Amino acid sequence: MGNYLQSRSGSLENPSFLKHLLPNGLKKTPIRTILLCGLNNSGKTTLLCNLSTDFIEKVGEEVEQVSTCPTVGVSLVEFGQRIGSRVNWRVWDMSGQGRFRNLWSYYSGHVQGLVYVVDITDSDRIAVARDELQMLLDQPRVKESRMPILLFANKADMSNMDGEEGGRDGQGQSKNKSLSLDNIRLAFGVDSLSQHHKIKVLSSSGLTGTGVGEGFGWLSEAIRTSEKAPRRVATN
Ligand SMILES: Nc1nc2c(ncn2[C@@H]2O[C@H](COP(=O)(O)OP(=O)(O)OP(=O)(O)O)[C@@H](O)[C@H]2O)c(=O)[nH]1
Ligand SMILES: [Mg+2]
Repeated sequence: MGNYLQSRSGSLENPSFLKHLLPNGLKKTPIRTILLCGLNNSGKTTLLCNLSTDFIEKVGEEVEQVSTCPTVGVSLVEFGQRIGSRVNWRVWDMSGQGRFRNLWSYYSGHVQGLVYVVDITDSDRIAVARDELQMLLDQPRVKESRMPILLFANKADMSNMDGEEGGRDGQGQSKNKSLSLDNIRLAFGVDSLSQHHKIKVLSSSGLTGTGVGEGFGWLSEAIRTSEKAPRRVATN
């Protein structure tokens, strides 16, 4: 019997195979608490509304369009999602309006990861978007924990990469001003940020679902691995 167990598990002291025998209900589902930030109208709430397993499996297909209102202050959204392994998400969906942005820093002290949404058609405000992110990254807790960052280059469905002209989003912005992924990487200094944070830049669309599942899958794993890594001791 011992030999049988050892050959299956490698070691009786570490019977890792047992977890496969436990009913699902006995496994603890990890909770990921994250902050969802970005300028107003970047598409944060739309991304969140569409973030369900069903939706993600339908990437690329025609999906029902959600309509959102500008977020006032902050809204907490919780949902369970299956991305490889089951994860429960607890998301602070922040308002991107100027008068509420000071809330971002406060909430950043209570989360494990950051999703920052940038509207690729909003090139006029790209410097503002970068400065606001930088302010967040200067927060002690964000710095000390080297918080993982998922940066969505959002509204990819409006990209002019395919050379199409025209097309307007809910706010009437035209397609032909959209920024490429390389533009976004440069504007945010992603190479430099990656020295301190795990950071991923992904094209996304809250309307078609592009990139959303992949992004949250990456973030879940990045949080898991950064929590396993040895912590820096705060020195204040
Ligand atoms: N084309 C296109 N439009 C989008 C996309 N995501 C959001 N929108 C539109 O952009 C507008 C703003 O979307 P919201 O999700 O409310 O933006 P938000 O970032 O939550 O805004 P605040 O709550 O004010 O910070 C709406 O008209 C959406 O329909 C997208 O991926 N593609
Ligand atoms: Mg919103």
